[in-house]
Amino acid sequence: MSADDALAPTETSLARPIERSQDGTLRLLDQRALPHQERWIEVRTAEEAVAAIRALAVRGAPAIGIAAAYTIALIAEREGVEQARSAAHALASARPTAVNLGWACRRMLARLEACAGDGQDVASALASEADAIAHEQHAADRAIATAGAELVPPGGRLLTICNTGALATGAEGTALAVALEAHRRGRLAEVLVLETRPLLQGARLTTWELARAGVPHRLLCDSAAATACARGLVDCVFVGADRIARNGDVANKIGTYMLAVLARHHGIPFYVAAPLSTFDPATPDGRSIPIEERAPAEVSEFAGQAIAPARTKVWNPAFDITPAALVSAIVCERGVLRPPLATAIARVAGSAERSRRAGGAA
Ligand SMILES: CSC[C@@H](O)[C@@H](O)C(=O)COP(=O)(O)O
Repeated sequence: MSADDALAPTETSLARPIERSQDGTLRLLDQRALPHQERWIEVRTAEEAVAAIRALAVRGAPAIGIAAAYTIALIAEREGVEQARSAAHALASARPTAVNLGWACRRMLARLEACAGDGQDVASALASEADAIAHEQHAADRAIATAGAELVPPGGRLLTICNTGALATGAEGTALAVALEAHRRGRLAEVLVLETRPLLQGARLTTWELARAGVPHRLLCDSAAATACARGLVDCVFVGADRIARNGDVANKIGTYMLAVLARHHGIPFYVAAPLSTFDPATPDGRSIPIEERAPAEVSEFAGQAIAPARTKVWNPAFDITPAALVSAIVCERGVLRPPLATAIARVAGSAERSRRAGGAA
């Protein structure tokens, strides 16, 4: 068995949202069409990749970083070094909150500059770098699943929001990989899936992944979360992250903060599962994390139909900040980080910072 085989997901039920075709084109499973249609889109240019990331055809913090990395490699192969350099800059700012995107682009740029300076074959070096980022995500997801499953009490009911599965990382997932692993070990009773307004990543994607994996689950509207906690239906909350600041504040899908407050009120552990590429030691706290605000129509319309009077003003932040004080633990590939989170993060962030420095500045 090769090293790659050892890292590959063993479950054939796992979705593979990012593929490269023989001609080098990047293929993305269009997550906007799920669960009704498994439709693929082809990406040939940086503009197409930026548009796919912004439209959430590919989404989830690690997955958009990997899609960007493969796009940069593709552009280097097809259009040359200068175009790959400008693609990296354009892709880095396609969405602002998930730090994995900028991290992956900086890492690709650093490899590009190092190879260009040495007169090496930049295109093949960038293809290997993109593969390395994807393979590291497999290893991180496996480690997170293993460590996180231990936190699920036997017979546990796990509440989650958004989609943090294979679709969101290109590997096994983070919080959802914990649920899958707990199920494999026979210690999970069910997953309670929040629908995740307004784009329904929970209702459309997480249920789709859990059904494929044969994991028992029920779908709840977001506003049922408090009642689920009050009725004793939730033993632990597991969520993903788009960025974790130096002090342990966590940016994740809008609605996550609400769950952390609920969990604290009801004495339920609130866990965040994320790879080190989601840690941002350069950002001191949650107030410094840029929060993406998306189109009003995502809230004022449903499936293309207006649900609010014309000209209703809308506020549509895509993410929120959960203060570190509400987080019971963060599960990463280095294990379970317990409070005080700032201290625990400083301990593991050395390695995150080293790989970040290896990535240079975009
Ligand atoms: C492992 S994915 C972690 C996060 O990226 C996820 O929880 C999330 O908030 C995704 O938001 P999205 O807007 O769907 O990209």
